[in-house]
Amino acid sequence: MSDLTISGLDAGYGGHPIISGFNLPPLTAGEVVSVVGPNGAGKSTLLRSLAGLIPAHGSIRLDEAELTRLSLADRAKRVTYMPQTLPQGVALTVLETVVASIRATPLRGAVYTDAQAAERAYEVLQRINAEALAGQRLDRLSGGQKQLAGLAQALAREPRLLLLDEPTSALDLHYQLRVLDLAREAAAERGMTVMIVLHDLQAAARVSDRIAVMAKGRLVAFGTPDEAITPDILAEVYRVSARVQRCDRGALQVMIDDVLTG
Ligand SMILES: Nc1ncnc2c1ncn2[C@@H]1O[C@H](COP(=O)(O)OP(=O)(O)OP(=O)(O)O)[C@@H](O)[C@H]1O
Repeated sequence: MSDLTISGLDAGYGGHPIISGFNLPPLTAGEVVSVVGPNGAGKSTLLRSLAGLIPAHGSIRLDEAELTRLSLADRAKRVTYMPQTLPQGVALTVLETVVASIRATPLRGAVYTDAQAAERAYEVLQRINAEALAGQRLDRLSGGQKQLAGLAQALAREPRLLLLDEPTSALDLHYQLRVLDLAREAAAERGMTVMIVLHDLQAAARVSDRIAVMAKGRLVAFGTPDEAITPDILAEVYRVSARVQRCDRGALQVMIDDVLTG
């Protein structure tokens, strides 16, 4: 059974197309897919269009539902988008924002007492080693701490499709790896499909079952990390001369030799 299928997707801003006729082979529940590509390739636009945050035409099928035909409220029950930057000026504690996320999750949120929702929110924070942030105000956190809080809010909703837009850009090395490992765990244990925009190709290879490489609003390559991250594709998309190899522990490594000019 195919769980997420995107076909003929057009999306853009103010009538100006950024993505057009975009197709992605079917993704299955439990799968982690990274979306990589140069600045301005349309990665965030793709995620925003899947989340219903910008107008889009075409087909986005998630399980049996055609997302483009659902109301935003029904779509939000299935899809959660974590943006690159969280809203400013939220004077709530991190725990309160995670509780609000749980409350906004139908089925589960509605049946919890206040104490149960707070307990569940604390568990989610513990899961990402961020329980120390529980009592801190969101608007007083560092950039990386805000990202962790945003991730906790997103995980707490337990969506079918979780869209993470550069979720590790402000995180230190430990939390980058931790957050990506958590995304994998969440996908496997809860049967979510997770799409993550990343710039770090080695991190993308580590976390992903498959990688989508985008450039200029198009899908340039899609496949396992070994299929999608090749010297030819890196030269075409990023204009760099690179070597790609597996280290003796199996991790994919990308070595950049030169920037291609001309
Ligand atoms: N709100 C907006 N209004 C108008 N154009 C936009 C808007 N957001 C993005 N764009 C344009 O859409 C194109 C794709 O942007 P997008 O943010 O999707 O790229 P990206 O691949 O996520 O880039 P980056 O890696 O730099 O975050 C760019 O040309 C950008 O200028």
